[in-house]
Amino acid sequence: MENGAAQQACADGYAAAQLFGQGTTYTYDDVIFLPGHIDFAAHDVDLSTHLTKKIQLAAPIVSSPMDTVTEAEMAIAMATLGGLGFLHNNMTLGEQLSHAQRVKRHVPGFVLAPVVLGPQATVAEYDALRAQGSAGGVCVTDSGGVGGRLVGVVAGRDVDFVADRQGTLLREVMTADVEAAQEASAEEALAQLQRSKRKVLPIVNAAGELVRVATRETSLDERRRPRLGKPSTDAGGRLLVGAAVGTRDDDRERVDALRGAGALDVVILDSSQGDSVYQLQMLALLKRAHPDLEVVAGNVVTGAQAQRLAEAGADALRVGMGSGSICTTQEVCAVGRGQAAAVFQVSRVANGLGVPTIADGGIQTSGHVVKALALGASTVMCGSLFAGTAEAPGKYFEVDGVRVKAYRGMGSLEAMAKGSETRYYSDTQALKIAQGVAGTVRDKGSVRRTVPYLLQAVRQGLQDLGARDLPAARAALASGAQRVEARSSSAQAEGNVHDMHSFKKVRW
Ligand SMILES: NC(=O)C1=CN([C@@H]2O[C@H](COP(=O)(O)OP(=O)(O)OC[C@H]3O[C@@H](n4cnc5c(N)ncnc54)[C@H](O)[C@@H]3O)[C@@H](O)[C@H]2O)C=CC1
Ligand SMILES: O=c1[nH]c(=O)c2[nH+]cn([C@@H]3O[C@H](COP(=O)(O)O)[C@@H](O)[C@H]3O)c2[nH]1
Ligand SMILES: [K+]
Repeated sequence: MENGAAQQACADGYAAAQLFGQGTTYTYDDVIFLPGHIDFAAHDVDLSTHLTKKIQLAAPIVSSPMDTVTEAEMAIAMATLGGLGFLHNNMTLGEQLSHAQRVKRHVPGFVLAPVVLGPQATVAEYDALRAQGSAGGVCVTDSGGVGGRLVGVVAGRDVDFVADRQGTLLREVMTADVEAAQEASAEEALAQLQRSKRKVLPIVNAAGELVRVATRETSLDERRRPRLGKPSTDAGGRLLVGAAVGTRDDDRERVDALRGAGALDVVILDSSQGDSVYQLQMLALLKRAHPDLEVVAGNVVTGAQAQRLAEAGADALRVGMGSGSICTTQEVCAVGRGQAAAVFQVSRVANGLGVPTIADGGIQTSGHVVKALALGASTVMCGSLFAGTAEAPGKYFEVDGVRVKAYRGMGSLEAMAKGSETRYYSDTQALKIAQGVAGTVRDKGSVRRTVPYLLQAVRQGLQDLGARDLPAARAALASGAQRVEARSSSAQAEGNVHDMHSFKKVRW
């Protein structure tokens, strides 16, 4: 028998279209993929993808526009890792703009938010910074901030023996003869720090003004970081940044302002139900006003919703209704879909129209990422996976001895109270209905550590499927060559750890 015919005779399992066409809605955990043939190494799997029609990413992962997930620091980390962060919009336009500009100004390998003081600051002020853990070597500029003329650097040894901490000014103790570099790259900065054996290297422009700061710590950190592929950057080499907006009149002004400042590459029309006249109108207006801006519409979970928004010009579709860890939409509104079914059905239609999809919500493991991508999504969007990381907004605190950060739905009463109530609380609507919960998640460390491991696990999953890259996975799905099955509840139990007296799940 020929190879193809032999394969056909042995084929079992179902094509995805068969499985998802039977009247049951399926979540990621409800389905399992049958393995394919491997003729390449896991590290050869190429995860590069399209976020939107025009934007390509090296890593198929983005952070959710939620006020406990994505502000500047997360967006910087995600873009540096080859993904992208979407700034939330539960803040004023001025705040959102300032976060977007911070992302655009950041150069990977340098200090995220350098601590800078003025020459008139006291040693006591320096001490206060050191107590917060943020000082080592502090740059001193005439303005007391980045952009001012560099006049000195203060380190521990300059102030260790100062008795009058309140009365001594930094200009009296700082090292004024500073070794600085002019517009150095991250590699050049590291080399210079190595040569000089110093801890801090200020980077200045031709006028001697402080532009950014390299430290031994951040430079080494950058070098130790596993290489994932290239950071996500625009034509000018600046990190890519996205932002969420609503569909009200003032949201158009938000987009105009962000775009006008050159601080917006892609915008998400943020809604639980994107198949509305509001989104169609907003899409049309934005496409007319900013033809080069990539616009993500959604959320959607059906082929019909996808078709309407794709035909209206959406550059990508965000998929998911009620699947998020903090979502109560399905419970409150009785509308939504199992996330595996939603990703498959929306991607089938959207991909056919040349529109990439973003699988949003419900991602708990690397296996869920593999499933989302193998079901046709081009990227995954994560909230809970990234909440509780060092880069997420908010401070850590302790609950029953566990270090946690807050994580909440954007439709929770708490988040609405902060400012998003206009979306739920239109003029005629007097009652607020929560569609999400507020709570905490454990400290998860840095996304800079989590994401590389997560993506390596995804590469291994795609290798098991026999898919060298995402287009190959999508082609196998569309042709029916990729076989899939539903898991009974005992199959799910069997697929998890069982019959152990005790164990610790260490993922990486
Ligand atoms: N993915 C999901 O399953 C869910 C996500 N969420 C998140 O919660 C947040 C809020 O979501 P939504 O409540 O769906 O926000 P939304 O802004 O789309 O809708 C809020 C209310 O305002 C109405 N509305 C929107 N634009 C309007 C306009 N121009 N004129 C008049 N009325 C208008 C909508 O029809 C709706 O009743 C988002 O961050 C969303 O991502 C909330 C629930 C579910
Ligand atoms: O029903 C909801 N009520 C909410 O208050 C809410 N807030 C966010 N989201 C959606 O959940 C996604 C994040 O989900 P995960 O934590 O599972 O990654 C996000 O990306 C959103 O799509 C909400 N859904
Ligand atoms: K849920």
